[in-house]
Amino acid sequence: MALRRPMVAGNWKMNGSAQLAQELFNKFATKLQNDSAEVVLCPPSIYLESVRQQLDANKEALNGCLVRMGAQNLSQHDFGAYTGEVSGQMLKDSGCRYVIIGHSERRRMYGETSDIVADKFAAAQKHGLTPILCVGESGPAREARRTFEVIAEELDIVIEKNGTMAFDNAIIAYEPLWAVGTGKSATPEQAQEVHAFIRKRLSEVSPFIGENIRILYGGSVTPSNAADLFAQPDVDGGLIGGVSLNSTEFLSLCSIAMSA
Ligand SMILES: O=C(CO)COP(=O)(O)O
Repeated sequence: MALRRPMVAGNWKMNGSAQLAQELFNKFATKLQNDSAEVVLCPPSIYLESVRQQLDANKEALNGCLVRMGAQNLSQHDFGAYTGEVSGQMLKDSGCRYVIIGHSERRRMYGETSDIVADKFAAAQKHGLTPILCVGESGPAREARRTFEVIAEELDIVIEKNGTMAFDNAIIAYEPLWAVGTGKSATPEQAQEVHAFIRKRLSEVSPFIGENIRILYGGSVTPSNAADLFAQPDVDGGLIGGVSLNSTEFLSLCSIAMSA
C-alpha cells in the first residue's frame, strides 16, 4: 500500500442521470477489486440522492471497496437568501464526504475569485466535508512560464485565510486549464513537476502535510494515459471529467489506480 491511498474522483459536471449512477454501481459491485484506491463520485447535487441510494443498496456487494460521494460546489454561506445555492450542511446531510472547490469552470464562468474559493474551503471544513481544491494555470500563463507563480498564488490565498494545518484535511487537484476537456493531457513529466512544486510548498510549512496530502491530476485523463500519469511519485490519482460518464472507461481508471 502506497503511503497515500490513490483516489479517482469523477466530476460529472452538468451531465449524468440516476441511470448513470445505477450503471456505475452495477459495474462497481462486480468489478471493483479492493480498497487500495478510493473512488469518489461527484454528480450534480440533484443526483446525490440517487448515488446515495446506490451506495446503500450495494453496500454488501462492494465488500469494503471505498466508494464515496462528493459535490461539485457549495456556498460559502451557512444559510440565508442565496437563491440556487447549496450549503455545506446540506451536502453533509446528503451523505457527501468531499466537495470540489475552485474548479476552473467556476472561477472563469461564475466569477469565483481566490478569496471566495478560500471562504468555500473554510465552509466545507466547518461542515465536516473534505475540500478537493482545484488549482491550475491557463495556456498563456504556461507559455509565459508563469505556471508556478499562478499555482502559488491560488494556494497561498487559501493558506493565508485558513492556515496550512487546514490542508491536513484536504485534497488538491492540479488541473491545467489547457488540458481540461481538450483531449490534450499534461505529460506525466509536466504533471509531476507541478505536483512536486505543490507538495514542496506545503512541506515548507508542515513536512507532515506535504508528505501526506493527496494531489490529484485532472485534465483529459483517459485509460490510455492514466497509468503513466498515476505512476508519477507525486501524482495520487485523478479528477476525471469526460471519462467519468463512461462506466467502462471509468472503471478501468479505477483499476489502474488500484495497481498504481
Ligand atoms: O475538469 C475536469 C475534472 O474536474 C477534467 O475534465 P476532463 O477529464 O473532461 O478533461
